[in-house]
Amino acid sequence: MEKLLSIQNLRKSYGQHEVLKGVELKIEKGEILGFVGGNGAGKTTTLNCITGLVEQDSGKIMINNVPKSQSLDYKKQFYFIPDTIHVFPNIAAYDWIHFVLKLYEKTDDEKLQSFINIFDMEKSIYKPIGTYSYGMLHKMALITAFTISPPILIMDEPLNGLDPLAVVAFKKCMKEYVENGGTVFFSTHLLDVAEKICQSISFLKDGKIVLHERVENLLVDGSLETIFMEKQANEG
Ligand SMILES: Nc1ncnc2c1ncn2[C@@H]1O[C@H](COP(=O)(O)OP(=O)(O)OP(=O)(O)O)[C@@H](O)[C@H]1O
Repeated sequence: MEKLLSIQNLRKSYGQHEVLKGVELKIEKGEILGFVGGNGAGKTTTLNCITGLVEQDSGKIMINNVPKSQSLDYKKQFYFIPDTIHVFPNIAAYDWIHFVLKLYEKTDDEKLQSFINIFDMEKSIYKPIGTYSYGMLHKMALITAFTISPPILIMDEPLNGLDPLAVVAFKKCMKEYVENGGTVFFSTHLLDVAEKICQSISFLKDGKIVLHERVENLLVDGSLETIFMEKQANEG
């Protein structure tokens, strides 16, 4: 299988606190990979290193054969939805989305409108972002992401704050995106959801990946919840 994202020996410390101690990860093209681990394990730090919000101390990261050092080209390979979305509050969501689409050279109004409809945002898309709830901000980011349809979509706990209708829309859009050649990497604590929508799971503990396996192989030994509990308790 073709590797879409690869991470070699990723290390990151905050002061004396060594958070990432040599993370190794490969994501195949067309895969939905769930990133799990306890609170403070370093999932967000890993995603921030991949997406350039944080500079790693060492390690090599490539997306679609483009190294992170090739900044502009590299940034066009992914779209990142962080857990906390910071955008200028006075801009209308529609204008902000257009601005981002231009950066990615992906201005397709028809496609954009279809995702606005799918996420039920027709009435609020022209309102200032500062008036948005947490869930609405995430819907705006998902509309942007699926309209851009980059080689890989990276998300930090994307299901947080979504109402049940938005969760259904999210799953539908993600399925279509992957069927059309997209790849997804997202962190989550919702193991029952991960079990249903991910092809593979990576488990981060003590600064390293302690498990990377296809979901169908993991489920032979029980639910993801059981496996999570065992890994959290046993592995060093
Ligand atoms: N900017 C920072 N400065 C200092 N320490 C930080 C910083 N960001 C994160 N950390 C620490 O790094 C560790 C990993 O944090 P991170 O947010 O990456 O974990 P996580 O796996 O995403 O956690 P959660 O599941 O709770 O969201 C934690 O101990 C956290 O306190």
